[in-house]
Amino acid sequence: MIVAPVITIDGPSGSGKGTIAGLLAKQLGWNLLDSGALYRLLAFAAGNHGVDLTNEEAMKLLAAHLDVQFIAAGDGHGQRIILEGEEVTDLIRNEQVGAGASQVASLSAVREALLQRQQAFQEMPGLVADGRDMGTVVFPDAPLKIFLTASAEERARRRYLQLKAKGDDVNLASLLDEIQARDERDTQRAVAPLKPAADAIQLDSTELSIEQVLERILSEVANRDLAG
Ligand SMILES: Nc1ncnc2c1ncn2[C@@H]1O[C@H](COP(=O)(O)OP(=O)(O)O)[C@@H](O)[C@H]1O
Ligand SMILES: Nc1ccn([C@H]2C[C@H](O)[C@@H](COP(=O)(O)OP(=O)(O)O)O2)c(=O)n1
Repeated sequence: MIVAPVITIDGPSGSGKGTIAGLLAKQLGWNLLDSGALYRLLAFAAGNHGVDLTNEEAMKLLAAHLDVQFIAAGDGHGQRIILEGEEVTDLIRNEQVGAGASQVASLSAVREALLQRQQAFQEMPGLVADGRDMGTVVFPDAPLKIFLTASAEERARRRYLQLKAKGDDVNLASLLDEIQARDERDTQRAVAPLKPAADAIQLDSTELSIEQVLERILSEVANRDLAG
């Protein structure tokens, strides 16, 4: 059986994972898994259903039955996300939902319930998967693993510009605090913490443009002859 190749992109909030994963998947014509969106959706759904984020049993059930569809956007950029029939693409992209996602992501029963759902995205001709544990837990055999970082200040600055462009009322200092709190929780948790896989290529994007990061990764794809 031919196994579809996977490129994993892990790293902290604002390092550029989602942007790079989307561009890479588009360029290669591969499938895309935004694993963080699953944790965000779960936190959002918990809010809708009045479920306490710390209630592991209830969150596990919600994770197992999460009714979500990812639909490739018509312009080839990104994807639309539908939760229980309602479009939530933009609604899940704020720091409040991000913090809730980070909280539910520390529950091992939740991670277990989402594991197979994530692995099912590995289909031909290939998959680009971004998150925190793509290279360490979900796709440990991936032939190319990237660990993307940037300084916390640069990541907060990027998030600030991104949210401001969306029209959100944001504050740079509190975004930096929130990003650092999320880094702390994601790296310190007992289960599947954010850390580079032993065989990951570490890429610091603080001083790099999106195009430069993409170029570096594409050269690794070519080195490994992954794109066929
Ligand atoms: N290398 C880069 N240089 C400058 N801005 C970047 C870079 N990578 C991503 N960005 C911008 O930073 C913001 C956050 O990127 P995103 O892909 O959402 O990060 P993540 O998925 O890691 O949280 C986006 O607005 C994106 O356009
Ligand atoms: N594979 C993953 C993806 C996300 N998470 C958790 C931890 C993160 O703080 C939240 C939100 O992830 P997401 O990638 O959407 O967040 P950022 O875009 O990096 O800000 O979910 C995780 O534990 N494992």
